[in-house]
Amino acid sequence: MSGTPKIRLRGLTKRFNGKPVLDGVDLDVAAGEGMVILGGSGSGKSVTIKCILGLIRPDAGTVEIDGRDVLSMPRREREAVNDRIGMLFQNAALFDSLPVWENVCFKLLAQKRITRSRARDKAAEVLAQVGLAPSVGDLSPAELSGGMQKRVGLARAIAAEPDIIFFDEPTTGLDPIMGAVIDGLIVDVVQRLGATAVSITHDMASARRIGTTAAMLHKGSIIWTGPAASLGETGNPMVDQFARGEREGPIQMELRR
Ligand SMILES: Nc1ncnc2c1ncn2[C@@H]1O[C@H](COP(=O)(O)OP(=O)(O)OP(=O)(O)O)[C@@H](O)[C@H]1O
Repeated sequence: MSGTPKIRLRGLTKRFNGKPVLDGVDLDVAAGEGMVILGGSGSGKSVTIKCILGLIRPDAGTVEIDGRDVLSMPRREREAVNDRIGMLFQNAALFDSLPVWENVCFKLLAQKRITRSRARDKAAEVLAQVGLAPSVGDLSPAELSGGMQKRVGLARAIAAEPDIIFFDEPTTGLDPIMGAVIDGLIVDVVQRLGATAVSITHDMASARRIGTTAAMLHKGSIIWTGPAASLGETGNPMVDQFARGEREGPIQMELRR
């Protein structure tokens, strides 16, 4: 990797109740890369992302964003870093009490970076980027289908034009066609912003579509990184078993022990 990575994790360690979840995670994400983190349920994918976002403090290790150690930063500086980060949550996590347009511009409004009337226009602009009509802005999230909620969640993730975006299982709960549509939108918006994307997914078709690079988390560390397009044919028996969803293989054998 040439130049400073956008995100650099070194020796990230986290235990919960004495049980190691992260046990020395090393990972570099280059600027503009689409990194997909794979791993079994409970392998620590969300904990890794939460450590990067500052929602969980690791027991040891470093998190650098643009070459700066974000764990030792004063709170204000850390908040400024987080202002450059967008997040699409698994269940879209929209506020039902607010119309769609306020959801989309929630962060900009909360930080008083935009007036309410400008926010309505901004929301319409961003909704258009995810294929939604301006009239959707006046609906309540409860009135939307799952696919539309994901689009609104995506619009909210990009409204502040972040340079890093996290996607937590973006296609979970969607039919395969809608999943492909959301993936296509993700690729479009990430490219338009020139952003760095980090995604968690169990959906291998989605991983190949939205990822340029994939990393597999297993037993607390990254055991493989490589091109997302090679998933299933990486030559690493654990990664290939996982990507192909095969019952038999080295991972199953470890679980039986
Ligand atoms: N705040 C917490 N307190 C205690 N244990 C936690 C906490 N957060 C996560 N864990 C534990 O850490 C482990 C990893 O959780 P994590 O949510 O990162 O898994 P994951 O890889 O994202 O799984 P999934 O694919 O099922 O979402 C789990 O055993 C979980 O119970």
